[in-house]
Amino acid sequence: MPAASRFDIAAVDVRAPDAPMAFTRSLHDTGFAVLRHHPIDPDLIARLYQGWAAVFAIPDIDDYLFDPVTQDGYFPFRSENARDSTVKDLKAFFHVYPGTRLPPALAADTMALYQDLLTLGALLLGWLQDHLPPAIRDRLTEPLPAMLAGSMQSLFRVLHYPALPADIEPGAVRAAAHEDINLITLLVAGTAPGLEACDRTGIWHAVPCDPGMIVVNGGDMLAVATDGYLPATPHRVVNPPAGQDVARQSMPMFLHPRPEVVLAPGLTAGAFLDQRLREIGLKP
Ligand SMILES: O=C(O)CCC(=O)C(=O)O
Ligand SMILES: [Fe+2]
Repeated sequence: MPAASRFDIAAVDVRAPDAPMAFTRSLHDTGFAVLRHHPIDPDLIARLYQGWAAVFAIPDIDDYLFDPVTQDGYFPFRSENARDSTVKDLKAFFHVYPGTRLPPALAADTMALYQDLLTLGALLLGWLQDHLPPAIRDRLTEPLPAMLAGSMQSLFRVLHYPALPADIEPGAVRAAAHEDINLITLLVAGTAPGLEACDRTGIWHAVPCDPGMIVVNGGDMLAVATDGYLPATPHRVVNPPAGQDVARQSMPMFLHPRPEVVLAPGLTAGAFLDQRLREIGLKP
């Protein structure tokens, strides 16, 4: 098969000796990898999915309406569009940063998962750092894990895709095709299928979504910093097929550098982020 049409998202056993190499190769080849045997407590994930489903179902969630300056809190259904889309996505979400006001019953577990994903993410950035070709590594203004150290910008997003409403606009989907903005994203596997990634020839592939797994993908900041060696692959969440229309939950953690980190000559992470937030309709 020609190399251009191969798209094998590796399932990486985090405990295997070759995990760092296999992870880096998969991120280079596809922009994605899927982690098995990761260290995050499955009971913590199950409790959070259950607890957040209940929160999204009550009108009181409006008390947590997002703050346009700090960008944290609850973003109601149809708040965000993909960069090239005028139609809003069919999703609601809650943005969590350190210090975000949270529903009290969920605060401790949510921040525990935030921290666990941050720790795992720093390990994964270290794997990438160690396995980059030297010419790419030499371009970095600081090592990838150091870009994250002390950053308060990493964003934990609790996503809730309700069962589809009857009145959806033509072309509206759960999440339109987009690339993530950040370094890497750790996505706690969704509660239902739907996530797809696009290969370099434009063909979409379902991303394996076993409930025990964590999906990792590279974002635009990583692509810029590595001159495209670690690409930001477009992905989307498609609507459920007729007859299987259930709500879907997922929990991505977007790992962001400190704002002053220089991604490429003349381009800081802070300036890059501001520009992208305007494009997706989250910042005026
Ligand atoms: O819900 C998912 O599985 C993916 C969500 C996503 O790509 C995002 O929020 O950036
Ligand atoms: Fe995404």
